[in-house]
Parts: sequence; C-alpha cells; structure tokens
Amino acid sequence: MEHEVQKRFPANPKEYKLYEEVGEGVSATVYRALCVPLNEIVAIKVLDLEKCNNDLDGIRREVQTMSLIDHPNVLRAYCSFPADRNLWIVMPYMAGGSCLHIIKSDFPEGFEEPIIATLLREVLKALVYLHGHGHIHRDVKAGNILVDANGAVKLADFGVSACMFDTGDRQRSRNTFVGTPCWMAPEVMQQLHGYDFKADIWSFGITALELAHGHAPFSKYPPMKVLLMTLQNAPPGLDYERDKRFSKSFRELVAACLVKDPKKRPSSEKLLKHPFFFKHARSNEYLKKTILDGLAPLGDRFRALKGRESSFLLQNQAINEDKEHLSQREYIRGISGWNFNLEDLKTQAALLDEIHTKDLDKKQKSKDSTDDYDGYICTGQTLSSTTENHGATPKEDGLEDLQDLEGPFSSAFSGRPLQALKACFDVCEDDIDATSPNLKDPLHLSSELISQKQQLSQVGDLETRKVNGENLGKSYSVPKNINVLGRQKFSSGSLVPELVHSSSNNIAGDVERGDSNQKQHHERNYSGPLLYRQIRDFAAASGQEESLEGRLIQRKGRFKVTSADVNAKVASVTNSISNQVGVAANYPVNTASLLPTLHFLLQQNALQREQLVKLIKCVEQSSSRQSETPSVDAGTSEASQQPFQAPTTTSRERELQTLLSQLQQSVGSLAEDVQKLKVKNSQLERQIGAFAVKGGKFQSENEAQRSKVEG
Ligand SMILES: Nc1ncnc2c1ncn2[C@@H]1O[C@H](COP(=O)(O)OP(=O)(O)OP(=O)(O)O)[C@@H](O)[C@H]1O
Repeated sequence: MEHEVQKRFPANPKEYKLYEEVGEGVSATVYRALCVPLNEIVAIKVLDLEKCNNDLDGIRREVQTMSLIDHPNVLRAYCSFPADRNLWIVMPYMAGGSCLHIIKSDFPEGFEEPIIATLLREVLKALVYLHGHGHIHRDVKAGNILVDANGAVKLADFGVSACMFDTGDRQRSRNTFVGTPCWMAPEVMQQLHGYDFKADIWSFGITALELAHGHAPFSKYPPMKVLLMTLQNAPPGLDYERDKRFSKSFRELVAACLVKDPKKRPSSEKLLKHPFFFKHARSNEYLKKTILDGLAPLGDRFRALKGRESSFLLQNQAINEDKEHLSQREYIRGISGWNFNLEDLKTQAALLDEIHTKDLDKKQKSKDSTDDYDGYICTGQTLSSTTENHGATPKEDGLEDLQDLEGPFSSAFSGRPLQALKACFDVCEDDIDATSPNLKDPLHLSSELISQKQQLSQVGDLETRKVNGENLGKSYSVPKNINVLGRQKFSSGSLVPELVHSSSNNIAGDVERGDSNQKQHHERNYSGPLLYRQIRDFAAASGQEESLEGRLIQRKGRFKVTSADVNAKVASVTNSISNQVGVAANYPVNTASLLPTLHFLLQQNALQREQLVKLIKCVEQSSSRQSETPSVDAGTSEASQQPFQAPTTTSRERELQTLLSQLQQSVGSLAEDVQKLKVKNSQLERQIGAFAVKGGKFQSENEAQRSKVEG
C-alpha cells in the first residue's frame, strides 16, 4: 500500500500501453495496461461518455472516493485524467478478476465454505473501513469483489457509493433508489425512510448466497419481479436441501444479514466478529491456491465469457425476444445493466401476469404443488416485511399475494398488482409533457454533451491535480442527464423523464450495442420510476412526502430512482388511483388492500368539497352584494333595512348572521347610551352655567357690602 501511494502515476495517456480487455461494465471497459515510466502493470478503466447515459456526479464521486481511499481491501485509483472522449482511471491490476468472473468460468456451483469465509471476511474489512468513513458502498456483489494475483481481495466500483456526511443534494441521495435489484435491500427499494449502512449488510448477505450457489437469489427473474419478490417474500437464506453442506454458523451469518428490518441487521464491525470467520476463514495464500492456481489469464477468461454470452444470446434469440430472460442475460454478462424500458416492463408485467394465471390454473389442479425458483422457494405467505421467515415452508411464487405488499406499495398495487402496474404505465405513458425540458431535441442534447465533456475534462484535471497533492476547494456543477443519440446502451433505467430509444434497441449487450440505435422514436422511460412516482405522488397527496425533491442522477448500469424531478400532477394521481380502482373492480381483491385507496379518495373528496363550498360562498356573497346595490339606492327598501338577510345555505353563514344581528343590536344600544350621556351632559352643562351665574351675583354682592363697610 505504502509503495502504491508513493508512486506517481503519470496523468497522460501517452505514458500507458493498453493491452487486452479484461472487464466490461455498463459504462466502462477495463484494460490491462503497462505504465511505461514505472514499468508496472495496471488496470485502466475507460469510461466512454457516448456509451451510455453517464452522470458526471457519479463519475466524480467514484474517482474522488477511489483516489482518497487507503485500505488494503478497497480498490483505489492511482490517478485519473481525460483522454479523447473518455475518462481514464488508473488502478491496481487485479489479475484474478472479479469473483463473478471466477465463478462463471470455473466455479458455476459456487465456492466451498472456507473460500467464501475468506472472501467475505475481506469484504467485511472493506465495509468496516468504508462505513467508518461515512460511505455506503451500495453495490456490494460478487462482480465488485476483485482478487489480485496473490489472493488479496479488494472491493471495487464506487460509481454509486454515497457519503453519509454529505450535505445538500448528496445527502438527499440516500433517498435514492440505487443498486442492482437482486442485491438491493428492501428499504432501498421502498424509499420510505431512506436508508443507511445497513443496506450494504443486506447486499453482503445476498453476496454470501451468490458465492455459495454461483448466482444471486432471483437472478433469473426480470428486475420488476425481483423487486416484488424481495419485498413480498421471506428473505432468502441457506435453507434448502443443497445447503446442508454449509455450516450452522454460515447459515446464521446469512440469516443475520438478510433481515428485512435494517435496524435488526448487525453492523459490519459486529459482523466481522461472527464465529463463522474465526471457524472458516483462511489466508490470502489459501485463496491463491484454491481459486487462482490453474486459472487462465484474466483476458482469456473474459474473452471466453464474452464468447459464451454471444452464443447464448444467439441460441436464445427466440426466448430473448419475449424479454423474460433479460435478467438472466444481464446476470451472465456479469453486469448490472438492468433495463427499465417502458415496453420491456410492460411485456414483463404481461408475462408475469400470464405466469400468474398459469400458476393459478396449476394450483387448482394440484394444490400442494411446489415451485422452487432457482432454489429459492418463494413462500406464498402474506407479506409482512418485518416478519422474517427464513425457514418458511416452500410453497409457490406467491404472486397472488401481491396485494398484500405493505406500505405505499399496497396502494400502488392494490388489487391485482401487475394489472395495476400496467394501468400505471398507461397513465404515465400519456403523461409526456412535450414542453418538458427533459425532452430535448438532438441539437440541445449534443450541445449538452459537449458541455458535459468539457466538464468531464475538468473533473479529470481535478482528480489528477488532487492526486498530485493539490487541494482544490472547487465544486463542479454538472448536467445530470446525458442522452446521446445513436450509439447508446440503455442499462439502468433512467428513472427520470428522459429521452430514450424504443425497447427494441435497448438491451444491454454487444449485439444490440453494435446495431446503432438510429431510431428517432423516443419515449419516456418510466418503468423504474413509475413505481416510485406512484409512491411519491401518493405520499405527496396524502401529505407524507419526505424530502423527495431533488435532482436526477441517471446512473450507469444501476437501477436508480433519484430524487424526483417530475412535477406532481394531481391528474396523474387521480388517474392512476382511479385506474387502480378500475383494476380492483375487475379482479377479485382483498378489500382491506383497497382501504388506502378509498381513504385517499375520501381525502380528495373532502378537499374538493371544501373548495366547492368556498366557491359557492364567493358566488353567494357577490350575488348578495348585487342585490344590495339597488336597495341602497332606494334607501327605503326592505333589503336596505335588512342588509344581511341574503338567502343562506350553510350553518356557518347562519352563525355569522346571528353574530351580525347581535352586533347590530349592541351598536343600537350603544347609540342609545351615547344619546343618554349626551342629554346628561347638557343638563350638567346647564347646571354649571346656573352655578356660574349664581357665583357671579354672589361675588358682586360681596364686593358691594365690603365697599359699604370701608366707606
Ligand atoms: N482493477 C481491475 N483489475 C482487473 N479487472 C478489473 C479491475 N477493475 C474492474 N475490473 C473488471 O472489469 C469489470 C467492470 O468494471 P466496473 O465494475 O468497475 O465497471 P462498471 O461500468 O462500473 O460496471 P458495473 O456497472 O457492472 O458495476 C469488473 O466487473 C471486473 O471484472
């Protein structure tokens, strides 16, 4: 480490020789490279802005975090700089590649327990460090656990990490929807109260299962279904027949991490003291011997995996067309390039619904049939997200219980959730606001791209200078959305209103990427955000909205809903709610699940009623004033004598009238009192006058008597 810190890596692309490709993410390609002046092999992550909808904040965060990090289990950046249209991030070369690559190429059934324990212990050390420094990683998964030639383990990829100590917008970003669905903690999906470090502990638990089985739970399902299953089902665990090979302490460790209530999950520090690690973890040397020795060079493995992926895509083209296997393909790619295109999600929803219908048919035929999805049997229990049921009796998918989803989901998915979902899509699809600044014309987009590139080079400069010891107290404000027409890989759903291509050309993958997306047909991708919009709009309407406003951060390759920038439209809320009600009316529903919707409607009604009453009052008052006007002119009319007797309808008005007549009465009696006082006053004045006259007479008599006596 010391050795790495002291070396100065040049911030100039000419000083590096790029060799073979060793990894590919949604927005980046990673190469093995030689740093010529230092004669050292490094890895260079080349971020291509034109490849996808990048977000500079994310890149800046990734580079900043990586260059400030100093821990043996966290992958750091030596330096970063702009090169042509890209940003290069120079980092240590991890010759073993990611655990996902190792699993895919050589351990498809997962690792043995001591290997898992060793890998997880190292990851936990990284998490203890990151959490201690206020960082939430937010994307812990086997694909981000890298192993070097000596068996050292490092946690990588800070593209979506967040700092808990940040303020302002970044602090709010903890209310964002970040991560990769299979590894994403329920509280991150729900977005009710934000989330904290414990979200990483959930992902850590899922990663443990991934290392044990060779894939993450629910990995073969489309993202939307993963979301629903994570929220609805009991947490996955090591509860099945094939898991008997694992120790009790491993099962306990997984169960401790995969608790839906984040407060009940242990901290990374506490977890590191778990007996599982003392009993089973070994040395880096052990990792080297067991998983690295005999492995082909990383570049070769990567090429082989890519080849397998391409042939899989070709073989399964027919299946792929129905989009049901999207999730699996993404998983095989080993990236988190989830596609949340509207059309895809609609199709997925439709397919799921079909499956659901088939399931119901099947169920009727054989009530006790079981459905072990991927080894993770989804219980058909009613959801209570805080009810843990690791050892639940395996039953079936449980889609019929989706109406029991808790919290805002219950309202968003009342009735038959997938139908409701479709209804939501329809609402939002129509909700395209042509004047929205997010619907940008190509010209605008390209100019934005240019400006973003300029800013990117600033970021690169900044990082380079930072690495060189300069302290730059400068903050960059960067555009949040970049959409580039043409070559584009739609990976994560942009969860904001934005310009995207149609579903046919948005599947992440080289095949799709190759055929440049020339379509000029654009539509807003609401898929991911829809869920969120539903929740947000509902929360806003019922006055529970948290600090959800904010900026979009379109995230490379992750499923992310940021602080929403969609103007809440009462109409859309009402529409979606009424759609849900319509949906509910068409399908058998749990009546209790309709309650929130009805409650909301009631509130809406009360508000509208209040508005109407106010309006009626206004109209009445102005009409009464109109009827008053001639009576004032006439002076003697009945109306002028009884000015407050306009026709009234409400008790409030009657109350006011009573008050007014009481006031009138008291004014009248006051006037009488004043009159009486006036009379008294004038009597007193007269008396005083009389006294004064008498006093004058008395004085003159006195003076006359005095002069007589003196004379
Ligand atoms: N330093 C490294 N040494 C060797 N291989 C690496 C290194 N960094 C990354 N890789 C490989 O490249 C792949 C893609 O890198 P990375 O995950 O950083 O890109 P990304 O665009 O952020 O991807 P994703 O969106 O899937 O997280 C990794 O999964 C890993 O296999």
